[in-house]
Formats: sequence, C-alpha cells, structure tokens
Amino acid sequence: MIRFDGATKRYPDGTVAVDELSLEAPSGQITVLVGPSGCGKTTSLRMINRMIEPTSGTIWLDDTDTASLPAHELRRQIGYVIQNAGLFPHRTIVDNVATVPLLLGEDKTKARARAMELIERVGLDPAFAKRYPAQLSGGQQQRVGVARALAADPPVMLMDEPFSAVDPVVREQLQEEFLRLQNDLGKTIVFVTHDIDEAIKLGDQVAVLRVGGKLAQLAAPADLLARPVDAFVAGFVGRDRGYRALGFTGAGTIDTHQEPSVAVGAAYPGHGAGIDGWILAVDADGKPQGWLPTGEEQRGDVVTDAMLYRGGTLAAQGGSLRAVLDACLSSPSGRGVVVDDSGRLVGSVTAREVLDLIEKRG
Ligand SMILES: Nc1ncnc2c1ncn2[C@@H]1O[C@H](COP(=O)(O)OP(=O)(O)OP(=O)(O)O)[C@@H](O)[C@H]1O
Repeated sequence: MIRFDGATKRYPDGTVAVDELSLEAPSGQITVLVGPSGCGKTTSLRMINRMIEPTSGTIWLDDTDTASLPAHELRRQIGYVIQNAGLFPHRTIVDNVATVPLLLGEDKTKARARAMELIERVGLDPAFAKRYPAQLSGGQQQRVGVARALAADPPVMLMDEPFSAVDPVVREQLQEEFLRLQNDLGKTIVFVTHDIDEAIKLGDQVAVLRVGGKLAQLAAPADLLARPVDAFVAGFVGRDRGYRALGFTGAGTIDTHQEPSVAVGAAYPGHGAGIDGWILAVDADGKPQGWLPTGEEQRGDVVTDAMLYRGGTLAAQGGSLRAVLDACLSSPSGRGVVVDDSGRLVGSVTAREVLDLIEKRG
C-alpha cells in the first residue's frame, strides 16, 4: 500500500506543484492519477520513489516512511515505466529487460533467462530479444519498458503515461494486455495519464487532480462518472459520461431475437432476404462476419467477403450495456449482434430495446 499524507512539493521558484495531497493506493490495485496538464501528476508519482523529494508531508510504503529508507533501497521495491519506454539504445532488448537484476549482481545467464520469460509474458516475439530498441516499433518498445520494470519483481509499479506515445489501436491492445497481466500479477500500481478514458478503463480507483496539485475527487470509475463532486470534475470526465457509465452496467441476460443468417461462400439468398434489406453473413463456425445488403441489385451468385458491410461492432453476451448499444448504433440494419464466448451468433437486439432496458434499470 502507498499512502500520501499531506504531501506537498514546492519548487524553488515558488511553484506549488502538489498541495497537501492525501490519498491511499491500496495493495494489488491500480490507482490512476488523472487531470489537466500541469496539475502535478508526474510530480506526485516521482515523490513516491523520491526522484523528487517532497517539501513537506509523508509518503508511506506500507508501514515505512519512504523518507527513512535509502533511495536505492526504496527504488528496488518500485518499478518505473515512462512514456517512450526510456530504453538504453545501445543495449539489446534482452539486456535492457535484465538491467536491474544485472545491476544487483545477479548471474548473467539467470538474469537473461528470466528476461526472456518476461519478453514473452508481455506479448513480444522472443526473436526480438537480440534486437536494439530502434529496431522495434513504439508499441513494442513500450512492452519492453513494462517487461524491464517487472524484471526485479517489485511489489509496486509507477507508470507515467506509458501508452501515450502510440497510435490508438496499439494503445488499446497495450491497455488490454496490461490489464490481463495485472490480473495475474496483482501489483500495487500508480498510473499517470491525462486521458480520462484510459483512467476509467484501467483504474480500480481514479484520483482527479486540479491544477495546483490538489485532489479534486478520489473514486471508483463508475462512481466518478455517476457522481462527480463539482463542476471541474464533471467537466473533466466529459459530457458523454452517461454513455461511458453504461460500460459499467452489465447487460445481463438480454433477450435477443433470432437473426436470419447466410454463410459466406453460400448461394446469394435472393433479393429482399433477411429483414429490412439486410441479412447477417456468418462463417462456417457461425461467427458473424458482416451484413449483406439484399435490398439492392445482386452483385454475384455466391456471398463473398467483398460484398459485406463490416462496420458493425459485436456485443458479447453478458458484456456491458454500452457494448450492446454500440452494436446497435454501428449496425447498418439497426440490429445489434450479440455473440457468445466463442464469437458465435446468439441473436440480435434493437437500440430501442436496449434503451428500454436502461430505463427499467434506472
Ligand atoms: N523543476 C521545476 N521547477 C518549477 N516548476 C516545475 C518544475 N517541474 C514541474 N514544475 C511545475 O509543476 C507543475 C506540475 O508539473 P507536473 O509535471 O507534475 O504536471 P503534470 O500533471 O504531470 O503535467 P503533464 O500532464 O503536462 O505532464 C507544473 O506547473 C510545472 O510547470
């Protein structure tokens, strides 16, 4: 557990970056610090491992006042991941990952073997081990950064905008894998981001800071969306917070309609097949592939991939109401497709039905 107890940082020029911050980051959970540029997120994070010394107040690591430990001893228990990974350019990937164990005098063969394990664990091809950082993409470098921070197996991880420098698709993959990894590892994580969506997706709890380094609100993501404490937090979490909040509401066993389907590769089903000019196309396993328009002129004898509209999202049965509503809104037929755990068609629902359900749940 990490606890800020009235921690303040005043820089020599008089700037108060963090002002009397008190909050607890519980063991085994992800605490996200979020807020506008300059609100003191990075300063708060770096006070934990004493890369920045607080001007006053105390930061506790379990029962220990961090100021009472030699800095190197403190940092041994704390992994640190930053934007752009901060890798050593002249060391191979495997040696980058093994940096801390090697520094601590661990046997080279052993340190490298463990580094290889971690490289795979963060989803990298082991063949990358011999490359240099510049020979990897930005997203791959971020994974190496995470692997390196995990190498000393620290109970605590500090992460400063670790996924900000990559494109949105890679970013989402990194977030998903990070959550999966944390599910196994259960580290105590303090994570800094300026992106409220990332905060809500990753945080067990989210601390919103305002400029001047004051804590505006500390809450679980769903509470933050439902009950922002003031106009600043409400504005920061965004106008579409009602829609975002649906992400935390399980759809439960939503009643679906049977949806007519046709297999890709099968004979074209004929003009007007399906419902309202659209029929769902599935693969040989019954997994939805896209929508076939049947209201227009027939473009071939058999159904091909090229004929399909693939813009619709799929909602997993038992997933969130947000995912179900999104499936409806993104579907050209207006019918949202629900699939089971293995991605097979269960049936469809309409946006109207989802809205009724939302209303009923209040
Ligand atoms: N060495 C310094 N001397 C003076 N002021 C500083 C120093 N470092 C940071 N600050 C100021 O402290 C405040 C908080 O900075 P910090 O980097 O912690 O913010 P942040 O929330 O991480 O911002 P960003 O999201 O833009 O990275 C800012 O106003 C910044 O200008």
